Amino acid sequence: MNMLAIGCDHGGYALKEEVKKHLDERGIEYIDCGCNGESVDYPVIASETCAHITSGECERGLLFCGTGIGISIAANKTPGIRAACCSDYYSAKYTRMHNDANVLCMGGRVISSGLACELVDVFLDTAYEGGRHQRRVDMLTELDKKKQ
Ligand SMILES: O=C(CO)[C@H](O)[C@H](O)COP(=O)(O)O
Repeated sequence: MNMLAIGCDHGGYALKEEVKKHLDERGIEYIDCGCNGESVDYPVIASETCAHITSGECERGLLFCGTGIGISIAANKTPGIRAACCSDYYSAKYTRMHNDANVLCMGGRVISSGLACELVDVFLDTAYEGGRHQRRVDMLTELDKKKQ
């Protein structure tokens, strides 16, 4: 895994810190785009974190807010970002295999740190399947272009 971009609002801060320890143990490098526990607005953090991915500096991203939902909605406003809010193992695996998701979003007020680390592992370690899914991912890219 190449560099990750990670970010959170105050609702996801504690979970992000737990996941950072797990990434450190796995030797995975990341750029932490904040916050540091202070109250912030998740669209700002999502946009700043996703910019590191669309620039090519980072391969994928992890985002955290209270539910994981607001920050995933915000992340998906950036063209080229396919962000998935997940709270179960199957979704975190299949959003890589079928959607080629490049950002995993999780809720610090929803899931435990143990489950979050399991989701991170399967998200980072699962390859995109391509094949029939590429046609659909290409359609997502076209939708991005229409918005620009
Ligand atoms: O989950 C979130 C967005 O989806 C936010 O973390 C949540 O809305 C923040 O709420 P508050 O300002 O009351 O802590």
